[in-house]
Amino acid sequence: MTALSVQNLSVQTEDQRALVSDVSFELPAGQRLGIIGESGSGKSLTALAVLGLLPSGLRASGSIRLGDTELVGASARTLNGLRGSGIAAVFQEPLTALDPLMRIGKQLAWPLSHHRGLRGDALQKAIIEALAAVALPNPEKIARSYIHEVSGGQRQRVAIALALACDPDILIADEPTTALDISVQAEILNLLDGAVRERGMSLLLISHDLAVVSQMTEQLLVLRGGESIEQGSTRHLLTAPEAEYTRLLVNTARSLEAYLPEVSAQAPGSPSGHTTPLTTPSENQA
Ligand SMILES: Nc1ncnc2c1ncn2[C@@H]1O[C@H](COP(=O)(O)OP(=O)(O)OP(=O)(O)O)[C@@H](O)[C@H]1O
Repeated sequence: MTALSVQNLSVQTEDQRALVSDVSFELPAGQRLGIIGESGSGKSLTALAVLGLLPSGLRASGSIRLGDTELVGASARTLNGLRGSGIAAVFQEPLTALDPLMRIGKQLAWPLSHHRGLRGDALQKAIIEALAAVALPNPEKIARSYIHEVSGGQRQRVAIALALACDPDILIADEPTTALDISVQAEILNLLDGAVRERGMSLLLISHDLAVVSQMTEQLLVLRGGESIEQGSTRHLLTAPEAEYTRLLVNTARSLEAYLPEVSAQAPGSPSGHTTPLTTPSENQA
């Protein structure tokens, strides 16, 4: 079953400039699709179009179907109903989704009460469970905190808890680890990986980092200049890319991976370089 079907999606400015052109992809239920491409290639606009959150002045055309519902041209009411339980998102900068003036527990209370009808003690319990589910230490204390009182990695965990609060069918993660320290990146990817697997969600993961998408996704879509360059299984694109641009991305990522140990070897006593190897989920499990 297809969870999300995007056909001939284009995003244009008011003066008809195409920022995304004729992009199509399908995300089967329970599967993971990565969107990769250089800065400005249209990754975020594609995600925002799917979420119905394009900035004012930009217009989507084509078709975006979430199950049986067409999202292009859908009413604000339809889109609001789908956001949260149908589709939820985590962005690069957790503060995008979080309110600096509201305690973390209160921010979680809204989706939990609105979508799941929880009140009173059941709501309090669900808030603590939602924070514990993203491995936040001392969730009771975190619930009472404001967002500036927790670390960057913890903020992203809170943003993930917020996105997961309504058990969405599809999670869109747009550069979820790009703003984080390298040591925290792997923890957040592990958290997303576990959450997607345990809940049977579909994942649309957007990143400029081929190592990140390749270890998290089964299918890849390569964008450049707002156009689809190539798509297929992650394994196939890593081992036998057909488009010259995909080959360039893969070769660059592989040469960086090969270069890091050399740098470490040349600088004895320096901490060993951390790198995410270019593997696919099935290779990780092997
Ligand atoms: N509100 C806007 N108005 C006009 N152009 C925009 C707007 N938002 C984005 N763009 C342009 O659309 C193109 C695609 O942007 P998008 O943010 O989707 O790229 P991206 O692949 O996500 O890049 P990055 O990795 O840097 O976030 C870019 O050229 C960008 O400058």
